[in-house]
Amino acid sequence: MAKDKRPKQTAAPAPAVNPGTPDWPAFKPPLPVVDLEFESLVEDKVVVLRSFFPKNLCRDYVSFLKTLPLITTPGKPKRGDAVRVNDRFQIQDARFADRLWSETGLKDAVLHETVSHLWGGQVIGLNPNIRVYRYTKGQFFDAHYDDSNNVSLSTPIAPAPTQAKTTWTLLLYLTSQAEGCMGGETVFYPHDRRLAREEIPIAPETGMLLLHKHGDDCMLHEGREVKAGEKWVIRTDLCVVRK
Ligand SMILES: O=C(O)CCC(=O)C(=O)O
Ligand SMILES: [Fe+2]
Repeated sequence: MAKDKRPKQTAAPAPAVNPGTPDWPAFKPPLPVVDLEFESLVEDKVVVLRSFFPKNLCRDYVSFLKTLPLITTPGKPKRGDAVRVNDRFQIQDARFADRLWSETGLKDAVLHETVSHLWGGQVIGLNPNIRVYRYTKGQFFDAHYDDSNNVSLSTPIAPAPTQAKTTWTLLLYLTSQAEGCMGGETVFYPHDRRLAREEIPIAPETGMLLLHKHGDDCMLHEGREVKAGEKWVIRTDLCVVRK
């Protein structure tokens, strides 16, 4: 058979970094800096890792995040959406999601046998949809539920996209009272009503990572008004294989 002399059709290599992708600071010092063991705040619904980011890394991140083009949300939400008044930056960044997952100790902590039953399936990484929030004085996120979303995940280890869904919200607090941020608690309402006597307020702690269950089992929650200073949060989600 005659050899095909036509040049091979080779696809242009995908850009290593999408245009507009932030040049996120390195995780310095190398993470983790503490033993990462989840502490349960609400049984099977809310867990935290304190000091997930050390303070100086939070400071480096906040300085960097300030340079991003944050957009202040319009006051009037789309129908069905919660009122959210904050400054926000959003990017699809699979590489950063993967760094946060596998270069910080988070992956090992999440997959540890003591907690692996919580996540609603086999966790394969974090949602590439990365959101950065800054709340200044007077800003807040009104009470709402977080939805589960379908995502297609490719990781350096499994480059073929895997169909996944989000099951838990991840919030990483970069500031707290220690930096002059007053208020801004994330408040959970376990009985679907906003009663003061039932509320579970969680004050931001610099470097604390919080995970809460979302989708059908999501608790009603809000980001309470910031009274002074700035609350900075990075938000993504845990993703499990979709069956
Ligand atoms: O900022 C907070 O404390 C809550 C954020 C939140 O509820 C969300 O991102 O869905
Ligand atoms: Fe939420």
